[in-house]
Amino acid sequence: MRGVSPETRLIVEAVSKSFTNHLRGGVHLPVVSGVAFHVDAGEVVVLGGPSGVGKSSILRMIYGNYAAESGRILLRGATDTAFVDVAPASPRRVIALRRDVVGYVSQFLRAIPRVSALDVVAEPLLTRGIPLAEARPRAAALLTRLNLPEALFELPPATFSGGEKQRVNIARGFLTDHPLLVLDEPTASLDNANRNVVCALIEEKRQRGVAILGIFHDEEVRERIATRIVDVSAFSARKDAA
Ligand SMILES: Nc1ncnc2c1ncn2[C@@H]1O[C@H](COP(=O)(O)OP(=O)(O)OP(=O)(O)O)[C@@H](O)[C@H]1O
Repeated sequence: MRGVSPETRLIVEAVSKSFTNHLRGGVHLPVVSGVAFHVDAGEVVVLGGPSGVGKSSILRMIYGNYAAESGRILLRGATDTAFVDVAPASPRRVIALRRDVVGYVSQFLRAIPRVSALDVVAEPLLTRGIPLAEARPRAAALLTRLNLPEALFELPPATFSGGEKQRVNIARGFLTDHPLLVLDEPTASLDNANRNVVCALIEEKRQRGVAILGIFHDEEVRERIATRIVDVSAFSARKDAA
């Protein structure tokens, strides 16, 4: 392992991933191999490279949604001395890491039937023991900052527009104080004004020492927020497979 700084929150080492489609006669699809990079506190590292190269798959492995085939994915909270490897972690360990270390804003909101937008956003605070009377106003303040009309707060997001759902998703991911935040195209379905709000929220997190890793297709956003770009093409397994 390279010389590790106390600021390092994520180390990805020699990670590879391929998919096997069992419904299509076991077709084997290599995606990435030898992925290696790190993210420190106060950095915004952006994954670059063409569509389909494996950017989202890398984020999903870090969040424990996809299993890594080989290599190590080491996470560490701000006050931890030891890293935890997500790759072989048990589901219980992964749940603890998601609560304490790594937050994730996915491309799409997973709407929960009958739960209001405000409660969807407040829920991660409740699971951290913050009382409802404090969690709901904090959720409302962030939704207001993201320009979600107050009339929508008490409605379930299932029928919201794409951009409205995405803002609920962003508020949910940004309300907590995870030391590492993983963002999968959070600005994709937003208008200019809301894109600016999200860039400001990212910058505030970075200044508070959060380590941020994300995918941003919008070049303007990328230039504004990235402190470093990691080109995933360098780890593409496709050229090896050809
Ligand atoms: N669950 C899955 N099952 C099978 N193949 C998958 C799965 N997830 C991703 N893939 C494949 O892995 C490759 C990489 O996908 P991924 O979504 O990681 O790319 P990406 O770089 O994020 O693309 P984009 O920029 O278009 O979002 C693609 O060829 C995709 O079809």
